Amino acid sequence: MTLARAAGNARRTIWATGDGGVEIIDQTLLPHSYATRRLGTVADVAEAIKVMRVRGAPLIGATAAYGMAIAADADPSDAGLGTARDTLFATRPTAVNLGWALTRMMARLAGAGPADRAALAWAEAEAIAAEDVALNAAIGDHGLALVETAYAARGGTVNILTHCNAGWLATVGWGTATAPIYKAHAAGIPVHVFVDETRPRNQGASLTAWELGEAGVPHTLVADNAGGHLMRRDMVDLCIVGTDRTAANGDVCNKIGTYLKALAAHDNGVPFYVALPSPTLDLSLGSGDEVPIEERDAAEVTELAGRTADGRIETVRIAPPGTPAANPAFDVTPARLVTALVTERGVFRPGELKAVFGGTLAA
Ligand SMILES: CSC[C@@H](O)[C@@H](O)C(=O)COP(=O)(O)O
Repeated sequence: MTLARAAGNARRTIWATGDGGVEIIDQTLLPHSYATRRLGTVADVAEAIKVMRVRGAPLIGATAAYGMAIAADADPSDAGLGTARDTLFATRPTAVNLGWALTRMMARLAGAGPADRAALAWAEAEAIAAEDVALNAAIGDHGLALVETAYAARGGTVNILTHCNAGWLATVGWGTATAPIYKAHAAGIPVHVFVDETRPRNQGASLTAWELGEAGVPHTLVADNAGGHLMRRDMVDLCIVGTDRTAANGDVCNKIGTYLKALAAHDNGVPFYVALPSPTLDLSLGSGDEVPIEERDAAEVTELAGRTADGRIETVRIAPPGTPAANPAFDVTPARLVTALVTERGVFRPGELKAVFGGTLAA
């Protein structure tokens, strides 16, 4: 099935099936095949987040919310919900949307009796998913103005560099970093995207390249190390990335390698934008140094998976047997390297975050 078929689900990456489960796009199979997968138990949901069948901060949050609805169907007691919450919270540590969604679900269900909880939980999960689509659409509208400014300055195709996948696959719909790109493309502004491959899991090569291709947005896949060279050659008008957790001082935690792109952008006077919906803000953290960084399996670094010429999916080793490898999955870009944050409420400097969002978000 292609994106055109997925668009039949209003371009959503997760949807309730109406029979006590949800359907997701299994992102571990992309770009080689598009398949959906049913999640019908809390264990299914936890596994899907952990092995990254669903990934990207907003989608992790929405999936966990549906996981709580599945839990409320099975055992709506306080103990049952508490166990489900703990199981889901333990899946991945860095994206704050996970804890945010679980806290919101628990708060919604706390005041209700067990008999009412399942219906409330499905409605709340649905609200979280629908809100995500709306927040990202608003990010797209605000970010579009930045692309328009770059277009006016360049007088031709706007070249945008992005890292990892902060696209519609990383959210319920639109994407964060890609929302302005999709809106610009739809508005007839010529855009071209440099897609970082994003080792070690290659979310750029396998997911961003796939979804931009499906949407007809011109793009070029580049090795992670190419960004600095492209920026020095004036081949990048702006960078835009997503984030898994942004601290109160505007430090941005995102996929490993983001920091190096921000350094290169700073050195070359290229604007470095970070797109985020407010559930990705963690105003309880004074700085990015406090963000828990996920350490993943070293095999993701020492091995590569791909499709052979005859269509088989194979994993091959690229390092000598027994090579020690480290795999920090995220890094922190200091606020001083971030030109602006593109949010659903507008475009702000990192230092403005607390004033804009502090009154309305739990700190
Ligand atoms: C809108 S998604 C923002 C981030 O979650 C994204 O940039 C990212 O780093 C995803 O990491 P992943 O490890 O694939 O879940």
